[in-house]
Amino acid sequence: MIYTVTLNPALDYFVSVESFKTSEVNRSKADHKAPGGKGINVSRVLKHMGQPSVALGFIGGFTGEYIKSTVQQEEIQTDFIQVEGDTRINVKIKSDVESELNGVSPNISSDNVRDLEKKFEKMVHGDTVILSGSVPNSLPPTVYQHWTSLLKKRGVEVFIDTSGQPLVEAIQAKPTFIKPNHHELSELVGDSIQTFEHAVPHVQSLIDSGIDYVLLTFAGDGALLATKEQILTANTPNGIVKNSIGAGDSTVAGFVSAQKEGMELADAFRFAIATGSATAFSTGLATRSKVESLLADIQITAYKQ
Ligand SMILES: Nc1ncnc2c1ncn2[C@@H]1O[C@H](COP(=O)(O)OP(=O)(O)OP(=O)(O)O)[C@@H](O)[C@H]1O
Ligand SMILES: O=P(O)(O)OC[C@@]1(O)O[C@H](CO)[C@@H](O)[C@@H]1O
Repeated sequence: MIYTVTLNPALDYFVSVESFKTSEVNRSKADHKAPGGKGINVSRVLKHMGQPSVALGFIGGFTGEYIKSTVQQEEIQTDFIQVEGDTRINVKIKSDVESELNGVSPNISSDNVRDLEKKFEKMVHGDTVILSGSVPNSLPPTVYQHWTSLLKKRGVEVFIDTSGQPLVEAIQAKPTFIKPNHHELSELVGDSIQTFEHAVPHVQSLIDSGIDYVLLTFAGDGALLATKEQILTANTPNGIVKNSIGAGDSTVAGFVSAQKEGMELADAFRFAIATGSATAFSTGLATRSKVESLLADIQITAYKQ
């Protein structure tokens, strides 16, 4: 089974504003809500790709209820832990540029953590766990590292999509897969990564440390996938970007989905990039037909040192 873990879900509130101005009353011309948080997005895109998953994580209050009921209506299995306090609301403003205001997590107690860890104890070889998004302030930044070690000992594949200190800590436990964007890699290695050439030595040392897959994305400027055996690069297809929120989560879902379908590495990489771009080119999250329409526009090439 595939499990997604969202420690810090969110009700995403999207507003479109003609020309957003600070220090003024701005009125939106359109808005909509969606259940969010990185792992939840991964579960939703997996569902669109035809892959079942179980969404785990912490939810609370009316916002938590909204997330749970919406995700369940989409026929995604959930096994959330109920916490005190309300799940945050993240505001996504689309104007001349995209701006985001992400809220803080409600408090997560040690009992809440124990309840989640009990669920990990039932996971077995062949399962995949995707640990995605920010870590609430009430938890240590080492949680992903701790759970990666614990899950790997159980034979579970661990995919991590996070940033900052939780990513620094998590890579010590050698997860199966990480998906930094070039800004996150730059922060991780203390260097400003702008090109594939510049990224390769850093990506190579992550692979040498024992991570199986590093998928590095550069938004609309391509991506690079490294394993112990090979380094591949991809272009991103051209299109009109309608919403880049959740594009990275879609890339992760695309890769996992392709692997579960048994695709070869290059095809799985192409599928992952198509899924990320399908979300970027849509108002909601990627659909399977949109992904398939983009596959032919993505060329995968072996990287030459
Ligand atoms: N301008 C774009 N054109 C085409 N595809 C895009 C564009 N921006 C993002 N994507 C798609 O989304 C994927 C992830 O983008 P990005 O590198 O911005 O990751 P991210 O920062 O994790 O994403 P997110 O915006 O969800 O946080 C890219 O690999 C690509 O497939
Ligand atoms: O604050 P975090 O956990 O880093 O990111 C949360 C978030 O911005 O990520 C998703 C898009 O990737 C959104 O659904 C959600 O609001």
